[in-house]
Parts: sequence; C-alpha cells; structure tokens
Amino acid sequence: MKFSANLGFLWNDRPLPEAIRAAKAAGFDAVECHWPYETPVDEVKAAMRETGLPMVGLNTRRGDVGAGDNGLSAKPGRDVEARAAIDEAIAYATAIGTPNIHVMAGFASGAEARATFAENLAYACTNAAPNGITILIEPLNKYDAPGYFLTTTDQALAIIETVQAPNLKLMFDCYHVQLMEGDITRRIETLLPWIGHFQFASVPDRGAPDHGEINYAHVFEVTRRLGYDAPLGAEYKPSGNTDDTLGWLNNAAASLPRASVRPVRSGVEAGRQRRTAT
Ligand SMILES: O=C(O)C(=O)[C@H](O)CO
Ligand SMILES: [Mg+2]
Repeated sequence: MKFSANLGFLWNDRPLPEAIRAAKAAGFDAVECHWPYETPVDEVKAAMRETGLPMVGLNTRRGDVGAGDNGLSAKPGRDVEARAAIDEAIAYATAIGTPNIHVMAGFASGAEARATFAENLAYACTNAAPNGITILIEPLNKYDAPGYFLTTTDQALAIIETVQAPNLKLMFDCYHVQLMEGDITRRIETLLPWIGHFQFASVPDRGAPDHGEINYAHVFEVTRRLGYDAPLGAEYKPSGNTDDTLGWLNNAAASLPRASVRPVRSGVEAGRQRRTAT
C-alpha cells in the first residue's frame, strides 16, 4: 500500500519544495498538491528529483477566488478562462510528469452547467491525452462547498458516460463520499474501474484518518484486496504540526503483509525508517 501526501493541506505552512522534502522524510511514497502555479517548475522538479517522489496530482486554478470562484469548468460563459486554466494545468503537469489533473467544476447548477462541464472536460481530455494525463472530476460535499456543481459519485459517473473519454476518471475522496452518500466499501468495489485516484480524511472533522466515522484500516484493505496499487492521497487538515499526526501512516505500514512491512515508529524518524527498510 502506498500513500501520497496532499501538500495543499499537509505541511502547507512551507514552500512547496520544502513540503515535498518533508513528505519524503515522513515516509510518503508520493505527493500531490492543489495549486502549484506560483512555484517555478524548476524548483518543484529539483525537489522531486532529490527526493524521488512523484507528484501524482494537481488541480486546475479555481478562478477569481476573492469573487467566490471555486473552479470554472461548469460555469456557463466562463469557457475561455476555464480552458486557459486547463491548458495551464496540462503544461505544468507535463513539465513535472504529473499523471492526474483534477478539473474543478465550480459553483453552478442546471442543464446548461452540465453541458458546459461536459464540453470543457472533453476539451481537457483531448488535450491531456497526448501527454498521458488523466483528467479527474471530484464530487465535493454540500457542507464545505455548498452550491458546487458536482456532489455525488452517481452524478460524476453520468458525466463520465456522457463525455466518453478513456482518460476521464473519478476522484474518489472518501471524506466527501461519506458525507454525501456513504456505503464506502460497496462504492469502491463497484466504481473501481472508473476511479483514477483516492483521497481520504476523517469524517466529519477532516482530520487525520485515525478517528471519526470511517475505519480507514478497513478502507485501505479494501483497495489493497481489489488490487489497487497507486498511492492513496492523504488530504486532511492536520490538527497542528503535520509530523505529529502521522501515527496512522506508521500503523498502515505495520499492518502490511510481512514481506512489505516497513518497521517504523513515528514522525520524521519513522519516515527515515520507512524509506530505508525493504
Ligand atoms: O477539496 C477537495 O477534496 C479537493 O480534493 C480539491 O482538490 C480541493 O478543493
Ligand atoms: Mg479531495
């Protein structure tokens, strides 16, 4: 089982290259981020090269955040900006070798928004495909993002069906799915062929995955049993210092089959052990 540190939340008090180094020291297998665009590509590449960690995902820009934007691609009349954000994301992802781009829908509703989203996703998929990039769409929960266009996995699957692009997949964020739909195990089993990436956090407080209403030891085991072997994305809001919230990572390593166990303790020292053990 492999884990990716989402640097939008973990170590987000540090510049992105430093956060990549912190994730390596803590024992993560990969990193992902939200919006890396203010960091020069060369600085990110240097940290990735130094640590050996791949950046497995990034998001399109949200638009004018001050004016309330949270993505653009489902917003009628904003296609030019939406496609510029998609182009920018593809260029950045290509430069650093990132395989997944989450195209953010934004606050919108109705048939016109749906058609707009499908058209912009088709554009994204067509332009991302030559670079081997998968486009992800992510349902967000109605409490954190009221009014967001995409809220359920059923809705996401229907859009994937409409767009009919092989490189369009679902971002299955267990935190959002639990808040909107529940039935996590069955949904993972059913939706696996359409899932491009997993994310997770405790519910309902979006903390480390070691408390709350989801038993993540079980969820991780479900993905492992189904043969999913890409890194699972830790996208939670640490309660304080990120390094002090990583007990779950060490426990996950400890519960792996014997041949894969990476003996660890905690925090940075634990990470060093995970890195060196085989
Ligand atoms: O909010 C989430 O869960 C995400 O993954 C988005 O990428 C950030 O808005
Ligand atoms: Mg997420």
